[in-house]
Amino acid sequence: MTDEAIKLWEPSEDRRRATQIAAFMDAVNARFHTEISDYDALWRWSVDNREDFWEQVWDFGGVIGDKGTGEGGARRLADGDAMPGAKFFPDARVNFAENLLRRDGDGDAMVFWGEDKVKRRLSWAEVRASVARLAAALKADGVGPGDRVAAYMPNMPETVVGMLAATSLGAVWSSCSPDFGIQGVLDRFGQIEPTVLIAVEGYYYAGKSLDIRDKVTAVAAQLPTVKRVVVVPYVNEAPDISGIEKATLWADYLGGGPVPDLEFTRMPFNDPLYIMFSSGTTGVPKCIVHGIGGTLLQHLKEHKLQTDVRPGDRAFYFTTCGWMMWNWLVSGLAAEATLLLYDGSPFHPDGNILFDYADAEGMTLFGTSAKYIDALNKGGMDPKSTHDLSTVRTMTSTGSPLVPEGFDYVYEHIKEDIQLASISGGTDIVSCFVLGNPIGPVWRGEIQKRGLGMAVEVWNEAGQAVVGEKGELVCTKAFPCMPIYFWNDPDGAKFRAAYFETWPGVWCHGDYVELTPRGGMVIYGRSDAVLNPGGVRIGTAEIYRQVEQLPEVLESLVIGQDWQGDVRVVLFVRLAEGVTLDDDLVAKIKQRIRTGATPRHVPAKVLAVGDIPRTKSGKIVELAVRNVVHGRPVKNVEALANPEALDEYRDRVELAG
Ligand SMILES: CC(=O)CC(=O)O
Repeated sequence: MTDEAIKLWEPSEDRRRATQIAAFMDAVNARFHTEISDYDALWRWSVDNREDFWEQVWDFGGVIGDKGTGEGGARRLADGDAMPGAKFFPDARVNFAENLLRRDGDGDAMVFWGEDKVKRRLSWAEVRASVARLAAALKADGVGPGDRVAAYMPNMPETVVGMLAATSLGAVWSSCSPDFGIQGVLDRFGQIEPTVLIAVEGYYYAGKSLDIRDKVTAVAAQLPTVKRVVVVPYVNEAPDISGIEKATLWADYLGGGPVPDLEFTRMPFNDPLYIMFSSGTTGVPKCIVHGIGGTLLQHLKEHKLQTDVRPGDRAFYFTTCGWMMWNWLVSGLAAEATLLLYDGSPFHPDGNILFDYADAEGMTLFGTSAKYIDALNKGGMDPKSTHDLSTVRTMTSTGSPLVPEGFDYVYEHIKEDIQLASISGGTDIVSCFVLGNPIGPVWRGEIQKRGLGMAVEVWNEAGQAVVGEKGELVCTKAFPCMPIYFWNDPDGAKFRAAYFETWPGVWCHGDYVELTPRGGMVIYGRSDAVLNPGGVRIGTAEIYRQVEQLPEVLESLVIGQDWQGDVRVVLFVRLAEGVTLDDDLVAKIKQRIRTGATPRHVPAKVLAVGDIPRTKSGKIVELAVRNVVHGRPVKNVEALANPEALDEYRDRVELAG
């Protein structure tokens, strides 16, 4: 970091004392006779004493289950030095849904807003009853431990109920959002062979209703393992589903009469829970399988200790169920929080809806993306003056690095007294490597801390740990939420190739980052997108950070183009309405980059585009653009939200000379 460290926020002493991480620290000190009094000491203890730490998370998180009784007590970690290969709690048995459904009664378990069209709430008792009914129906259809239940669903209560019902039986859950095309769904679910498919008939986006019955029909017809398609009416109360093979409406499937007993099949801790998919722009998506106990422990830790989600809190994340933040959010039930679900455009109808939701429902955690914060900033929104937001204690941001100016915006225009936690990890670990610390300061432009129990370091090319220098984000010790394996990868070759090829026995995440002297992290972009002009490594976010501060530029994407035996930096910009890319603007962009970064960062070419291609979870796809520019094929365009945007990058005359 070239900037001087600026402290933007710090919790008051009262707030610090009231956090769950403070209570956890007290519990550790009492049990292990330690004298830990700050985050860094707790982190050090957690990575040096992984067995004690993760067992303490189990106990503090009130995990319902059986730790198992190996020789000499419950085994907490077997083959702890093997990565991959280590197994946490190898004899334990747990049920995921049992841990999420620990509450009952009239209080809200979930609130749902489908843009401005639908508002609903479900109590804990209602959710338990629906889960019991659906689980009984799934069981009657033969669904049992290890079987896959797949969902082609919006982020709505029935999706959560579906996951809870499936996992109550020990089945494995996988989901895609309804904006996926037929091929995108088949590329994913075709590999994992689900027994039951749950789907909506339509959904809302940006004020429009979209009918997806044709897509569901085509998907169902091409998934031969699917015995039943359960259709959830969303846009229409009673949709005609006669065209969909093996289809039953949700209410008919759940049935009436007395609610069956809710039963939970306890499964081995390291059995599969979720199958997630890599974004897949480099081939058919990889099917990343996450374990039951590892996901549960990690999410309990991240919610309770790193995000301070408390019983009775009201937790929100802007996500679809095609992104891992959906799985992360839903685990908030285990922390006894109410889930505030939202589906649709975050800007419909007037840009305020998420803040309206926060005020109407007493939101305590406002989870969003850096892109959303940037868009609010560019749009001149000032929620601080239009909304109360007094209940919101924490805001989290992910998806791409949050730039320092994004931090400023949150404190100046959203709320002053808020823990702003930029967080990062991803689908590979269904959680975070680096994230929030509720008892410490927020420094401008920095992710607060490395996650507890995560032996994260930054390594230079020689494999040495460095601080204050850019390098690769690695994790040097096994952790419970590593994937248990990849689907259809019997010898583990794909799994090892994905994370352990650079340094055997060390997880290399593929993020180009810097650990600061304060123990914070700055992310400069994906390692495989690093630009290398003249052999100098430049993270793409270093350029975005500069250029996207200009009011003329809404968004940008940068790549390295192979050129005359070297690499030249090519910057694509999406401009604000009415702005054209003339020589003056190009000069202004270059000047901003030169002064804000270095002359080496200045692009050789700056080109205007109408759109920036992105995945369905909103990540810009630098590698796909790099392939298009070099005339190479782009694999699996189905993973993109706007594949047509790639056309503009093909055969650009400006890049031929
Ligand atoms: C936590 C994350 O890292 C989420 C993401 O960006 O995919």
